[in-house]
Amino acid sequence: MTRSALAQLTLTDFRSYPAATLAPEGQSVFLFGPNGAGKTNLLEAISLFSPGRGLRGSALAEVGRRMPGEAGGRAWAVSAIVETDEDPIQLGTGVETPGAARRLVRIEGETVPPGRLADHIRPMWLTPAQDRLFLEAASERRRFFDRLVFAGEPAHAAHVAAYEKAMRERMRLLTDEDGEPDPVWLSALEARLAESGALMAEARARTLLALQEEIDGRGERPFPQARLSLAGEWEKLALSGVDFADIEARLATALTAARPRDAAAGRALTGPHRGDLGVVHAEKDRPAAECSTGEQKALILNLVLAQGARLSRAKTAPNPVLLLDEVAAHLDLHRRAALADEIAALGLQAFLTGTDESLFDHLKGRALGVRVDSSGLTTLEV
Ligand SMILES: Nc1ncnc2c1ncn2[C@@H]1O[C@H](COP(=O)(O)OP(=O)(O)OP(=O)(O)O)[C@@H](O)[C@H]1O
Repeated sequence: MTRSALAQLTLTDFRSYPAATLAPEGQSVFLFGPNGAGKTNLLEAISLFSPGRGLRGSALAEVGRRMPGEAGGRAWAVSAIVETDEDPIQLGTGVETPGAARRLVRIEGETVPPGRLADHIRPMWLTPAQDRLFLEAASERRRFFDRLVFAGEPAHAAHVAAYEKAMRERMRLLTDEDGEPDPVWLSALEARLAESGALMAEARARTLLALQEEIDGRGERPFPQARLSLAGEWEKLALSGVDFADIEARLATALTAARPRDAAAGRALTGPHRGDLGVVHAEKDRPAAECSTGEQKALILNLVLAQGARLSRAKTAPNPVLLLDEVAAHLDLHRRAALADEIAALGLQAFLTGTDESLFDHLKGRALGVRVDSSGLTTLEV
């Protein structure tokens, strides 16, 4: 494993913080304090050290600090020092002008593509927004699962982005009212879709098999065991061992055949953007959607922990950083203790939030406690 952990986090004009510094020095951290104090804002800041919109999925303009009555957010910055086996690395992200369309990412002061962050830090998160994951549309589960895939295989993010871009362009052509679309252009887009789509399906299938193996291999734990499946046609091909070139060719053929149907529907009806993640509570033999709220949360947590465990053993990847927003409150005492033990046993760096300090009793002595309230961040004496 490549050792990496967050040593320091600094926020400037980010959400509710004019300026704040948190210094975990590589340890796990539990953040507690009243509603609205700014605990999730800190987790969100860390989540922005991955490509995309972070754990709230917010637009850039929303995260810059805004006083009541101010229309737009200010320019903002988040910086971090990551400890590694060698020298510490300085990461930064933010916007230099209010209303900027893109956030800049810097590593050691040099502007780089956001994908490069995965060389140094891999945030994974679980938030209250995922409480309804099994009751919502497939797109939410796909997004959640894709983030687990990214954490292990950062190239997956680029494949998903390339796929979505080509899919939008193809639909624009197919629904263009000014005459017949150019078939050469359509074929070129479909070739791009087939390539990135087959790569996506394969990465999802690889991750699913690895997660299932991890979950099965760690049997006796107080988190409900899960049986995982992928419902999409293309992922199923990948799971059944069909090779990449074959999936790519079949997807290209299916897309070409689907042109009239897709044009009439106004959306693409086949492809890995239609896939879904299935989760069954193994002991109860019940789909997750039929489980209790606490059981559903524990099932999702088990998936995130399984991916965290895999990545913490990976030889070439940086360690994952787990962001667990209001997770402890959903767990009974037994599972809270187990979560604390698991984080410690896996050597994972986790950031947890909750309103009450007592939710984190099991982490005391093993993680840094930080009170978040109107006077700012106060680190508990050990
Ligand atoms: N752009 C912004 N500028 C200034 N303040 C903001 C901005 N965005 C959010 N806030 C403020 O941040 C606070 C929310 O912080 P956060 O969600 O981190 O709270 P929390 O401690 O996690 O609370 P809870 O326990 O309720 O989940 C709110 O008071 C909100 O008004």
